Amino acid sequence: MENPLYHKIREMDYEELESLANKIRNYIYETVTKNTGHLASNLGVVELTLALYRIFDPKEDIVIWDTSHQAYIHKLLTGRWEAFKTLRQKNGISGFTNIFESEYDYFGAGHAGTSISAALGYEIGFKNQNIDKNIIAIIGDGAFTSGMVLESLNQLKSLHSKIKIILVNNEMSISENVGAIAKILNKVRLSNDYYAIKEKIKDTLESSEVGQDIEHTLKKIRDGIKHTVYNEAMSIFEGMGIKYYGPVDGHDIKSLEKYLRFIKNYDDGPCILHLKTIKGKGMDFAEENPTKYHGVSNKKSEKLSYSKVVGNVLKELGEKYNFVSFTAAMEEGTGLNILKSRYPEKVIDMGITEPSIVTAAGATRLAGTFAIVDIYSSFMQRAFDSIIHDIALQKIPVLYLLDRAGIVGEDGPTHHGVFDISYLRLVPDIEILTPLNAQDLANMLYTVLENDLEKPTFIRFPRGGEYIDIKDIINNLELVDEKWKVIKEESKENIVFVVGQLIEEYKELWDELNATIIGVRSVKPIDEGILKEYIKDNTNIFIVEENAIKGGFNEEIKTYIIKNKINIDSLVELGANDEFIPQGTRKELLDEYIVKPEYLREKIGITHKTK
Ligand SMILES: Cc1ncc(C[n+]2csc(CCOP(=O)(O)OP(=O)(O)O)c2C)c(N)n1
Ligand SMILES: CC(=O)[C@@H](O)[C@H](O)COP(=O)(O)O
Ligand SMILES: [Mg+2]
Repeated sequence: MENPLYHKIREMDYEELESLANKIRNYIYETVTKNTGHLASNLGVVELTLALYRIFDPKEDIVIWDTSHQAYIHKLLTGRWEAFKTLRQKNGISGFTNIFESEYDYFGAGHAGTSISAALGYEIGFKNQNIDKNIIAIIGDGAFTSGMVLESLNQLKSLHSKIKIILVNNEMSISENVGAIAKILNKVRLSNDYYAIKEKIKDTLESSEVGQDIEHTLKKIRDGIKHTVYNEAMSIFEGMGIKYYGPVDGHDIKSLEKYLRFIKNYDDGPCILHLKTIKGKGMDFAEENPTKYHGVSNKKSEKLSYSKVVGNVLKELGEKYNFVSFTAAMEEGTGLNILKSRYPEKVIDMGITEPSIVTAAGATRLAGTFAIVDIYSSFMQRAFDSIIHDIALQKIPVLYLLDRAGIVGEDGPTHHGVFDISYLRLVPDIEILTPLNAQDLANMLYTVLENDLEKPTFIRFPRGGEYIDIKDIINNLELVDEKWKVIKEESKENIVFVVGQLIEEYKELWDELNATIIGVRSVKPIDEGILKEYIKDNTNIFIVEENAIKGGFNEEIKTYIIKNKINIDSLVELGANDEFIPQGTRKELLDEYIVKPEYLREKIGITHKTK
C-alpha cells in the first residue's frame, strides 16, 4: 500500500490545503465520470475530511462513515490514491468503506443509518478491555432519518457513551430531505453559533480590566443571547444528554479544526458537531443539481429503465385508480418522481425508514386506500419483520415493488438484491411475481390495479431496461394472468426454467440453446400445470435465477421432483452461490456468477438453426 497522504496534510498551510482540495475534487470527478460513482456527496465533505485527519488520526481513532458513499476522500488520504483509479470496477476499490479493503475502514457500509450503532458497539467492545479511544461517527442528514439512528441515539447517555457524532447537514438526502428533524436541522442558521458568541464574550471579559467585576451582569447578557441563538437542534440533542456544538460552516477548514478540537477534548459524554455543507460543493453543475449528481453513471443508455416504466405506467393509470405510493428517499431511483410530476399527492417520501414504510402501507390499505411501496430489493432486507408480522400475518393486500432485484453492478455486494426470493418464499400467504420484460411489468401493474390483490404481492425486477418506447408499452397494456410462459419448445430432454427478466436480458442465448425455455413470471405461486407437462423422467433440468441458489426458486422445482418421484437425468441450478457477489458491471457479473452462457452452451448444445 502507498504511503498515506494524511501524514502530509498536517504539515500543509491553508493555501496548500485549498489547492489539495481542488486537486481532490478534480480527481474524484474524473474517476466517477469514467467508472461511475457518487459525486455530489463527496464534493461536500472534502474540507471536512482534510480537517478531520489533521485533528484526529485515522489509524488510532475509529472513524465510521455512515452509508460511506461519501468516503472517497477518506480513501484518498489513507493510502488509496493510486488504487482509486479502479473505483467500483471489478477487483477494484469499493465505492464504500470495506473492512477487507483497508485497515483504515473500521466499519463497512452501503446501507444508511448504521454508523452510530457501530460506533457505540466499538466503544462497548473497547471499554470491556479498558481501551480508551476516540470514536467518531460521520453521518449525513438523509441517513439521520433512519430508524436505527434514533434507536442508537436513545442509548448513548444511559450507556455513558463518549462517542462523537459529526452530522453533515446539506439539506439533501438523494432528493430534498424530509421529516421534522430535517426541518429543525435546516432551520438552524450558521449565525446561531452559540459557542462562538459565548467564546467571544469570554475573551472580551478576560481581556477587560473590569471584566472580573461585571462578570455576573454579563452572564445574564450571555444567557439572554443563549435564548436568542439557542436552536431547536441543540435542544433536541442536549435534551438527550448529547452535547451539541455548532452549527459550523463545513467548508471552512479553520472553523472545522477549531470545532473538531472541541469535540476531541470533550470528555463528559456523547457529543454531536452539526455542520452545514453544500452538496456538490466546488462544482457549479453539481451544486445546482445535487440530486442528478448524487450518483454519476457514465453509460449514456438509450434504454428505458424498469424504474421509469413503473413511474410512467403509474402516472398513466393515476387518473383511473385511487392509490398512494411510498418511497424510502428514493423518488428518482424508483421512478416515482415521474408519477409525482402529475400526482404529487400520490407519492409519499418517508425518508430512509423501510420497515416503517412497509408497516404504514399495510395500515393505509386497512384504511381503504390501495397502497404501493417501491423499495430497492437490498434495502427491503431491513423490513423483513414488518413483512411477516405486520403484513403477511394480517393478510393485507399491499403491492410491494422490489426495484434493483438481482445484480446491480458497480455498487457491489451491499446493494445486490439477490436474497429477496429466498427471504420471501418462506413467508406464507404472499405472492412473488417476476415479470419477464418491460411490457410484462407494465401489464402486471395494470392487472393488480384493475383486479385488486388478494394477498400481499411482491413484484421484483432488476436494474436495467430495454430499448422500447414508453408510448408503445402504454398502448399495449393488457390484463395478464398466466403464471409461467413457454418461450420456445425445442427439446423434450432439456428444460430450462428462467426466472423473470433474465428471459429478456439473455434472449439471444435462449434462442440459441437446444432446449425448451420456460419463463417464470411467478415464483409464488408456481405453475403446477407446466411442471406436470415438462418435468418428466429422463429430462435434464436447468434453473436460472438472479437470486441466491439457497432458498431460491430452484427449490420449488426440486421439491416437486422429489415429491413426485420423477426420475430426471440431471439438474443444474444457476444463481448466486453461497458467497457474496463482488462489484463489476451488471453484464460481467451476470455472465460470470449467474447465467454462465458458455457453460450452458456446452452443457445443452445449440440448435440446428444456430449451427
Ligand atoms: C437503507 C438505505 N436506504 C436507502 C439508501 C439509498 N441512499 C443512499 S445515500 C442516500 C441519501 C443519503 O443522504 P445523506 O446521508 O444526507 O448523505 P449526502 O449524500 O447528502 O451527503 C440514500 C437515500 C441506502 N443507502 N440505504
Ligand atoms: C449509496 C446508495 O445507496 C445509492 O446512492 C445507490 O448507489 C443508488 O444506486 P442506483 O444508481 O441504482 O440508484
Ligand atoms: Mg445530506
